[in-house]
Amino acid sequence: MLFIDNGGGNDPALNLALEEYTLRRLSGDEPILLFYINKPSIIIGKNQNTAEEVNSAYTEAHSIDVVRRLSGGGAVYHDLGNLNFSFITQDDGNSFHNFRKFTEPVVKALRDMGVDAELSGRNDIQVGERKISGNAMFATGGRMFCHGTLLFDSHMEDVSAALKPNPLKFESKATKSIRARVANISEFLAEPMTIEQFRSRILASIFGGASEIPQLRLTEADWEAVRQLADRRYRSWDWNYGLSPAFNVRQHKRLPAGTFDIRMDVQEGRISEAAVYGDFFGRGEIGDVTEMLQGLRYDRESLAAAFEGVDLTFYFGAVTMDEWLDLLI
Ligand SMILES: Nc1ncnc2c1ncn2[C@@H]1O[C@H](COP(=O)(O)OC(=O)CCCC[C@@H]2CCSS2)[C@@H](O)[C@H]1O
Repeated sequence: MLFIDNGGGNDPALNLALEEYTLRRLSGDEPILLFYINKPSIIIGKNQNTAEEVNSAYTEAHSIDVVRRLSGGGAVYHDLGNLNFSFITQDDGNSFHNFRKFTEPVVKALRDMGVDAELSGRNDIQVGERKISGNAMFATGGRMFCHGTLLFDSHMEDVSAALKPNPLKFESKATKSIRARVANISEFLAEPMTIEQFRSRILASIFGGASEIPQLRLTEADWEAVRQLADRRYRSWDWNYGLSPAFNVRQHKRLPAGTFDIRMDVQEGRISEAAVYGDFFGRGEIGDVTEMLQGLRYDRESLAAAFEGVDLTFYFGAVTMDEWLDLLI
C-alpha cells in the first residue's frame, strides 16, 4: 500500500479532484491510501438533487461549500473535525459493495484506540446506535475507490442544520440521504487528542506500525492536472447543481401577506415550468413573475440575484426577499 499526502489542503473541490485523478491516472498494482480534511462543506452523492439535500439559506449564511462527488449514496457534512479516508485500488470485480473489506482496517484502528466501532447496516461505521462514519464507492475502468468519513470532532449543530431536514416540497427520483444519529469519535476516547494525532494513529495502524510509510508523490504536472480537474468539474455549477435529476417543487405556505401556492418543474438544474397562485394582494401581473422564473438556475444564489431589485410588494403585498426565497427553495 502507498500513501498520498494531499499537502494538507482543505478545499473540497481540490481534494475530490485529487481522489479522481489518483483513481484514473495514478494506476499501479498497489492499493493507494489518501486522507483529506475539508473545510465546511456538504458533499452530495452522484445521483442526488442538490436542492433537496442542502439547507441553502444556512449554507449561504455560513459560507458552506456544496460539492457533488463521484460515488453514490447520501449527503454528508464535512468540516475541519472530519477526517476522510479513501482506498483506491484495482477493481477485481468482487469487491464492489464489499464495504467490510475496505472499512476493516479503519474499524480495527478505532478499536485499538478503545473505540467500540463496528460496521453495521449497509455502509456505516457505528458506536452503538450512533454513526461515526459514512462510506461509499465508485468504480471505473477496472479501478475503484472506497471512501469514508470519520467524524472526529465536527460541529454537530452544523451537521444537522446544513442538511435539509424535511424536503417534503420536492418530488424526484433522486437518491435520498438516510438520516442517522451521529456522534464524534473524540467522545469515546479515554485520552484527548487532536485530529492530527488521530490521523497519525489511523495511518500508523493501517500501515501496521511500519517505521516508514511508503509514499506516492505527485509531480508538479500532476498537481496542475488536479487543479484543472477541480475547476472543470468540482467547481462547476453544471456538475454541482445541473446534474441533479429532474424534479418538481410543490410549495403551499401561509404568510402574513397571504397564502402562496408555487409549482415548478426543474430540469438540469433550471426552472422549466413555473406557476404561482395565491390570495396575496399586489397590483402587478403575476404572469410577469412566472415569466421571470422561467429558465433560472434553481439555486438560492441565482434566484436571489435574479430578483434583486424586483419590487416584490408590487406583486405580492408585504413579502420580504427572504420570505420569497424561502418559498422558492
Ligand atoms: N461527516 C459525516 N459522517 C458520517 N455521517 C454523517 C456525516 N455528515 C452527516 N452524516 C449523517 O449521515 C446521513 C447520510 O447518510 P447516507 O448513508 O445517506 O450517506 C452517506 O453516509 C454517504 C457517505 C459518503 C462518504 C464520502 C467520503 C469522502 S467524500 S463523502 C446524514 O443525513 C447525517 O445523518
